[in-house]
Amino acid sequence: MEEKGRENGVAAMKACYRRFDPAAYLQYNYTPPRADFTRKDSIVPWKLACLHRAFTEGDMSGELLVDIGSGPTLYQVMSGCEVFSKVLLTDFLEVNRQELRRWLQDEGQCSLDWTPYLQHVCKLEGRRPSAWTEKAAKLRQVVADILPIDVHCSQPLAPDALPSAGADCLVSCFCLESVSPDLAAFTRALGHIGKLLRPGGHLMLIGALGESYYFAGPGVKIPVVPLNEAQVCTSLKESGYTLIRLEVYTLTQDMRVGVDDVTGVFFVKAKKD
Ligand SMILES: Nc1ncnc2c1ncn2[C@@H]1O[C@@H](CSCCNC[C@@H]2Cc3ccc([N+](=O)[O-])cc3CN2)[C@@H](O)[C@H]1O
Repeated sequence: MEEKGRENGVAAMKACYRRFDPAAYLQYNYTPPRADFTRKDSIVPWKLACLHRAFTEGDMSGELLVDIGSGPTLYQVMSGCEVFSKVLLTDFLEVNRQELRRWLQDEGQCSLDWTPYLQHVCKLEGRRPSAWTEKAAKLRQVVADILPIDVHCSQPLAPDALPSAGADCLVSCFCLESVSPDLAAFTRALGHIGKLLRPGGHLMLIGALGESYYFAGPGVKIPVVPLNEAQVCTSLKESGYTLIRLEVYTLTQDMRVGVDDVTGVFFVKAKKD
């Protein structure tokens, strides 16, 4: 009976994602005020600073970085692309993989202009903002593929997607808690993606705290399992990770723009045991 319940919960969640609208989602979360590069307290600059520090503090090794549940966004690999020689993007939906492909193949008609993001990360790296064109070229050079993924499968990627040793680093942003019907499913998914990572490899995990729903388009309301910091730490430990650092951003009133009920954002850097 329990197994049937799990399958129903995951199937219901997958049905929600059939109406996911990448352009609306990007508009809701990746434009001002949540992505305002003129403000120190905006969420996206905070996320980019966490990722920049985590990728450049000298403990990274290896070649392969895999982004789990990329969605239609690229910001999460803009620091990692300077550290790893090969990056794989992944998502459950073809519409998101198409959005990523359009930018990577420089075909135009992208739903969001990533230039301010590239310029901001260049600034974090001590480079002049005009180096964003080199960073864009670097990103296009290191991204080797954009693969389908399902974190509810014990083997989330196709069998031959990764080398047998696994990835050297994983990054995943706002995915697991938004695709899991409950905390147990979130923890299981964390375990599934952990199997893609070599022992000693790092996981960078960004996610929502206290979020019970978000809009992925007009009238497209998707349920989210509300997490607190303690649950995130317990799930990491149960899934075979050692926590290196947890940072939390608490949303100010003006960052609450009606597209979700998220109260905070966590950043985790962890290592696979
Ligand atoms: N089974 C699956 N396996 C893997 N990926 C899957 C699966 N199902 C769906 N997906 C894939 O995962 C999805 C990832 S986007 C999930 C959105 N998360 C919630 C949203 C994000 C957000 C962003 C920014 C801020 N902020 O404060 O700045 C707050 C928030 C909170 N609201 C989507 O790409 C889907 O395509």
